[in-house]
Amino acid sequence: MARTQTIAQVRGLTNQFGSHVVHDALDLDIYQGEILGVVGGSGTGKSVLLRSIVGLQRPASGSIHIFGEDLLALPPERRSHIEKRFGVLFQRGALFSSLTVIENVAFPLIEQAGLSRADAEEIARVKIALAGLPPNAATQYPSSLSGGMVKRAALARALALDPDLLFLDEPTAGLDPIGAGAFDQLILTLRDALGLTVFLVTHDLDTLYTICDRVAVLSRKRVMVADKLSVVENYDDAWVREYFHGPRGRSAQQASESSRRNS
Ligand SMILES: Nc1ncnc2c1ncn2[C@@H]1O[C@H](COP(=O)(O)OP(=O)(O)OP(=O)(O)O)[C@@H](O)[C@H]1O
Repeated sequence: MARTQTIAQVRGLTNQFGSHVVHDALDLDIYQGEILGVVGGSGTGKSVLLRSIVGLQRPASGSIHIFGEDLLALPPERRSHIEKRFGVLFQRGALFSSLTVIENVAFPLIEQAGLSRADAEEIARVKIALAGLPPNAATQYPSSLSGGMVKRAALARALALDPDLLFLDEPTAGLDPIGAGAFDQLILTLRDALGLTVFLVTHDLDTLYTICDRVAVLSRKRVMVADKLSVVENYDDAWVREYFHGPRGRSAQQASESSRRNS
């Protein structure tokens, strides 16, 4: 995979809530076509970073360039034009509970793209299939779906507007290992088929080992290292050692090596 083209460039990003500084002059690049895993201890600001990039959290300072545009300097209508190229899957799915799956997926197509309900629902059916849901899931409400199906429905909605850049906040959290593995494979397949770039916040070591091209570690209010997993797992830092070389890290690594051998 060519890694040279940078699709997003975050520079000097500072986020704070009152006196609590979450990010202090953080830098990060996202490369075209990659799956970038973002990890770090709890509270290191992974979700806040995602929210800043997608425009839900206004940083105190810094710049965010995406597709060559300086997002924080753009007038709102230009910015929302760029944001239409983002798909976002939030941590808990964030579907509207009073709408069926197809209504949820059609929602951005009607509200943001201005499509008629009939056209929006036709496209929504394609996205529902892309996300690996059976057609009969379309008319169900989120409350009647399993955790894995809710994630897939939320993914279908994130794909509604044909995004170039997909943001996923802990997509496999709460899924059993088989469901999580299947979801990881779905992300990989979609990235390859649709040419997406993926920014993925996760705690899931299996996800890092099976689908991420690079891993960024947040620590001490910055991106401490962002590189291939083989480089990051050997980075000299106490959290990195504990995370990657503790029992869970070792078993994820072994599982990934054995699946590579068997494939
Ligand atoms: N809207 C907010 N108001 C005040 N503080 C906030 C807000 N959003 C996040 N924070 C704080 O910012 C810090 C970073 O939060 P964030 O959710 O980004 O962490 P995280 O790395 O994603 O954590 P986790 O892995 O536990 O999900 C936390 O201390 C959190 O309490």
